[in-house]
Amino acid sequence: MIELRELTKRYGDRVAVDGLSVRVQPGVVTGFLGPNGSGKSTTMRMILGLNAPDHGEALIGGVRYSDLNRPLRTVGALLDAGAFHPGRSARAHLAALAASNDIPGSRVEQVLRIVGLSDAATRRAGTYSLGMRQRLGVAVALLGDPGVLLLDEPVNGLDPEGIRWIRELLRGLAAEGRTVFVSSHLIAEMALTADRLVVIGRGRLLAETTVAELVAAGDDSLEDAFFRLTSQATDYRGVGAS
Ligand SMILES: Nc1ncnc2c1ncn2[C@@H]1O[C@H](COP(=O)(O)OP(=O)(O)OP(=O)(O)O)[C@@H](O)[C@H]1O
Repeated sequence: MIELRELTKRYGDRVAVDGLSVRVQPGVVTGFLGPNGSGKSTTMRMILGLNAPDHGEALIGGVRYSDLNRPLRTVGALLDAGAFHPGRSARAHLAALAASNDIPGSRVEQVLRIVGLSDAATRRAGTYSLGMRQRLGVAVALLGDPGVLLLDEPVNGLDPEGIRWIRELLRGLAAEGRTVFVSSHLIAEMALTADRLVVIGRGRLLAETTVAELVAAGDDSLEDAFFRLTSQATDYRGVGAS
């Protein structure tokens, strides 16, 4: 489980994340929705100890990321699909990570198979398409067989096959009892992928509910529900969008 307690982050006089308290449960896919700049990435970075909160805390299984013994074995993350050494092969990249995290080398071949990169494993990551880089990022997240997965916009730039692949993978990982927390701009995609939703606007919690309950609240679609919830929480919406 991921637990956020009054999580708060300021950049100068702008509050990026504002007293966010949420529990993300295991066994289901939880979608993390919010307009651009609402604080999703900042929240994920704080969960992963990459940004320090100004107030509150983020706990993974009751423990802060910085206090985890073997972080890759507890939580896997996909934040930036481009972040690989372009001259290294996928296999070399995964093998180096496994070695430095006490993960058996045999796990490298397993995750390559799971993400469908076995045949391309010796190619330099710099030659990979966006979809292949995304798959390599997922392989890194799965390397330690973690019980908690955090993915920031995993379907960005993917083709329909890649989107379906991510959707089925995430649902399968949740069905195994893992905690899966995934941010996205694609509301229709979240309707297909997520069981629960956390919606934020200007860093604040707007809704924490199931997809079914949110749509049942009198809206025609999840998209309508999203616009209703976030209508007061963006700085930039034009007249045609709500
Ligand atoms: N390093 C930083 N320095 C200053 N301001 C920042 C920094 N990182 C984020 N912000 C600001 O914090 C707010 C939240 O940004 P964040 O990237 O977390 O939102 P987001 O919901 O992930 O947005 P998007 O959907 O566009 O990716 C924004 O106003 C952003 O400009």
